[in-house]
Amino acid sequence: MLDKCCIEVGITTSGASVSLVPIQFYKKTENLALEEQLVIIHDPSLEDELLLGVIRNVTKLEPLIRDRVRSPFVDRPEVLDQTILMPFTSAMVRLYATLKPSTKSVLEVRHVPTPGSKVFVIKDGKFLNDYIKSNLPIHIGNHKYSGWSINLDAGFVNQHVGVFGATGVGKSRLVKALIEELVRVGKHVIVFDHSGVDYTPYFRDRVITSKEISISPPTIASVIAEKARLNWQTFGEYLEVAVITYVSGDKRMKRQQSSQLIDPQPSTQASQVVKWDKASFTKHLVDSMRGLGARDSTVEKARLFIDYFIESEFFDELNKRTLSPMDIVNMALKSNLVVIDLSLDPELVVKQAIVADVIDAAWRLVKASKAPLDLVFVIDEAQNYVPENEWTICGDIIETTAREGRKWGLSLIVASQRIARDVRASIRANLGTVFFSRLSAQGDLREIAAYMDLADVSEATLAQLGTREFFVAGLMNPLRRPILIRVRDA
Ligand SMILES: Nc1ncnc2c1ncn2[C@@H]1O[C@H](COP(=O)(O)OP(=O)(O)OP(=O)(O)O)[C@@H](O)[C@H]1O
Repeated sequence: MLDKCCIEVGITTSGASVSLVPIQFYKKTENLALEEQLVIIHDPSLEDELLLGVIRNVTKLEPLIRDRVRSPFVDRPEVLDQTILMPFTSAMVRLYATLKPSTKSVLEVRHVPTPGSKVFVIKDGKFLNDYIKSNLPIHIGNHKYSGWSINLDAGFVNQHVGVFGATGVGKSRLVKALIEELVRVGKHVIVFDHSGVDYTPYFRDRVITSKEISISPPTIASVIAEKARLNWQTFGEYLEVAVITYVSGDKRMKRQQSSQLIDPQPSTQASQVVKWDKASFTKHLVDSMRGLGARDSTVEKARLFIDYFIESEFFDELNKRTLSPMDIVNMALKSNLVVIDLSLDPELVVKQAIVADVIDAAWRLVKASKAPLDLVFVIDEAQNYVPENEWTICGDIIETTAREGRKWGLSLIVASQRIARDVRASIRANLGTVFFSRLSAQGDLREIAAYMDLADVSEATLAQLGTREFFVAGLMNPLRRPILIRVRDA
């Protein structure tokens, strides 16, 4: 097997442990000494065991002109005869697993390879899928060097997924590939497309524009507070009461009574949905606040700020929102995929409100049916929805999903450029799988390492990654430790 798929490149040297094995390369194969190559170590003393690992810390060494040892050649390089030098390449192999050829199975690493064992770089990783299997396999890319199409396990999406990388590295394309694969294996996916350019153009027949989706009264109250810059502590309760009574008919009843005075015809409109309108809502709010005993100055501030900060179109457009968040959830459950194009709602608070209400509808459904749903929410540009140290309308429901969604089959895929700051700590600590590439901030790698085994992947390695190159680490990766993949065409 090794002859067919691998190239012998060197031997192990002394000082190995079960996790790290120093190796040296043969002169003729030094060009294969590349970080993140997959290797097999064959120790003849280990029967029916091959060790699978990854090359890290490739180093060039030379015994005559050594680091930290003064040599006369440094001052007299002209006397240096290149033919007497013996440069060589060494590296560390981070061991990931033991392969058992007789049973085509994978075990943890138990034995330290004997110095002198042969090291093989895997040139064609197809055979690895005979050993490394997943319950619900999906493919979003191949290992950069061996071409191994790693079987990721979609079953672990319910422990949530994070995708992180600097701008332009290909996060959205990776997420797109992930969506396609999840749908292929029967998961139901709702994508919140923040800018309308990352997913909407690719799934045209599954797109709903957010302007069609209604917003629930408590969320409308939050949006009004945010837009009008009315602080929630003082105005939240008044706004909630006013919005709920406005939509639930208190206002409708008043209207009907007054219209009956002019037109005594019995109304057939009793069950009609209330019409939103800035002037009548503001009047209703003022009446309602007065009824609740608010101070004149508080009432006046609410009236003034709503008048100044919220344009009439906001209220007019509430009337056009006819699809309920529950409709969206049901559509996703029936057709497997719904992409919500949020770009026509330019205001962030409204986008957040839609996200909050759709996820909330899914929670209502699981609570009512007491059965898990198998529904995945994709939140790209996560810094707009769950930033650290900043309250957002949808932050709490997303956090609840990260913490408790697993039991109910409610999963998250969050993507953003940064990890810390862009994503609440409680959410990122609940990400079971992380894809990461070149990162835009120092320290972000440490952040991931705090809750995931990164097996010595360094910032220096990340800095060299090109577009579409991502490490996949965590539960969806059957090896659990980072493997460098090149995302497929997406
Ligand atoms: N898997 C892929 N297949 C084809 N092209 C890709 C792939 N990944 C990245 N690209 C190319 O790189 C560009 C940037 O990718 P993408 O928009 O996914 O980056 P991003 O990390 O989401 O960027 P941003 O953070 O700015 O949104 C794409 O427009 C495309 O040209």
